[in-house]
Amino acid sequence: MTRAGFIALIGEPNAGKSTLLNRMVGAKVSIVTHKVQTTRARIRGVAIEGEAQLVFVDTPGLFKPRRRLDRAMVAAAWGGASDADVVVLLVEANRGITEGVENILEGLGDVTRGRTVALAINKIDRVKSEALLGLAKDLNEKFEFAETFMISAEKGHGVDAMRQWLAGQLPEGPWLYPEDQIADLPMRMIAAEITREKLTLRLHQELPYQLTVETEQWEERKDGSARIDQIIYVMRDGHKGIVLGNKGETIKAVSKAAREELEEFLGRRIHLFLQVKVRPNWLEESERYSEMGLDFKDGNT
Ligand SMILES: Nc1nc2c(ncn2[C@@H]2O[C@H](COP(=O)(O)OP(=O)(O)OP(=O)(O)O)[C@@H](O)[C@H]2O)c(=O)[nH]1
Repeated sequence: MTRAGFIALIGEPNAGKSTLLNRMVGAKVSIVTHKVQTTRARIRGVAIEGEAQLVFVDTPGLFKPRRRLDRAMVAAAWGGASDADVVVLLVEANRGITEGVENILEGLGDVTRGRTVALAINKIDRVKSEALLGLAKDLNEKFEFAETFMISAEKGHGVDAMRQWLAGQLPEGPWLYPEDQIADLPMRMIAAEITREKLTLRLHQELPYQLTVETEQWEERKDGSARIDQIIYVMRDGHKGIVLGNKGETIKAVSKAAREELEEFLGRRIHLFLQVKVRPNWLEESERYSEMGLDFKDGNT
């Protein structure tokens, strides 16, 4: 029986989320650059464990928001946590229960209601084992974690056991990604995210709520350039007009801006082709996946 689901890694900045993710996922899908990982892509990687597919979603660092942008980032982080099937809170062994950790623990129950939440005490290579037990006890008194792991993401201690446990927590069901798509997933996803970002910048409030961008095709060309075909899916005919703009000027501007950024990011020439399509009959599931930046292809388009 296959299993698949989303796992959110949360924790204070510097807790070791990226390091753990790279350990969990391995080399196969960790080609996404750090910049993009932390600012854009919400899906950080896909790991396979036995018959389970683990999709890791990213959340920006959780901290006390001061500026408006910070608040938006924190809201996004909590959004990711509440969408996930399993949430893993990373706490630094050497720092213990900081004010930031307290803040996270306070909000944790509200956003993860009904979801499995595990605790991972990271950087255990930096402290003595006696201290660890005390910390684990204190944290478990503050929140009811389904499981507690003591790990060193950097050295790899405890990571395999944690991945196995996570796999067992995911719902039974088909994999979210076909195996052959996993390898180039990050690039396709980043490309889609870039276009989506340009649409957001251009349309502001006009941006249709339900809008997804999917990279349909990625063709490497002999001259070193690449052709990328993307489809912008909207829910209604009216939305299509908004995205196209008067005489197609919106889509043209978006396409130009996205292409330029892609060229800069990939360091080569890109031919970007955008198409707008109406896809009214989404399954509820597909909405969930597309919110998380996942392509959803099941023939229901
Ligand atoms: N000693 C030790 N250092 C670790 C361990 N895991 C991560 N680190 C270090 O901690 C620092 C932060 O790790 P990251 O993985 O970048 O942390 P992050 O949570 O992704 O940070 P943000 O992107 O700021 O949210 C890096 O210098 C890592 O090398 C560990 O198990 N032991």
